[in-house]
Amino acid sequence: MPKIPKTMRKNDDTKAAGKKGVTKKTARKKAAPAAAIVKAVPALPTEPAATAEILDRLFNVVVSRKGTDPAVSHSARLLSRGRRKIAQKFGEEAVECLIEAVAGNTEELVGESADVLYHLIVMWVDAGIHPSDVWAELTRREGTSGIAEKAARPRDPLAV
Ligand SMILES: N=c1c2ncn([C@@H]3O[C@H](COP(=O)(O)OP(=O)(O)OP(=O)(O)O)[C@@H](O)[C@H]3O)c2ncn1[C@@H]1O[C@H](COP(=O)(O)O)[C@@H](O)[C@H]1O
Repeated sequence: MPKIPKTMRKNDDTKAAGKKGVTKKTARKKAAPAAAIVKAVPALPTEPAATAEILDRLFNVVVSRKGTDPAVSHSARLLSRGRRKIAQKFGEEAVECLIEAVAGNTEELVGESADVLYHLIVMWVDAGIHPSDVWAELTRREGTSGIAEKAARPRDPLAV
């Protein structure tokens, strides 16, 4: 068990002893055990947080796989097979995703969504698109309802 510094022990005793009817002796008994004090220190994160920032990290990984050994990297293999194959794989994953959505399979939908995002990123890498281009477009659209956007579109004069 790690040693608790003397000053820390003293402070705990003093705080508890400050309460009415608590002697220094009972306060020492009531003071938090050393293990509890140690546990109260928040642990340093060992893994990155599961947030949308993974998309930027994944993009960088896929970029770094470009031109590497297709036998070792799935991204390298996909990129070496060309745009049509990449687009086809993205389409397949999107269809699998919508099948799970329609079937109401929530857990499977999560997995298929991750497949879609991975294959979309491979498609961006192949097409020379940076995620920040897409984030900028989403930010530009932020706050504008699709209903309002559609209504503001110029009308086709030939439409009946
Ligand atoms: N997120 C993914 C990810 N999602 C799905 N996949 C792979 O995508 C493949 C899809 O399987 P399919 O059988 O549908 O595809 P396929 O083998 O091309 O099949 P064919 O159409 O050719 O028959 C599987 O091998 C999955 O493991 C992924 N492969 C990699 N990543 C990420 O990409 C990073 C880099 O991976 P590598 O490029 O392999 O080093 C990894 O660390 C991961 O973070």
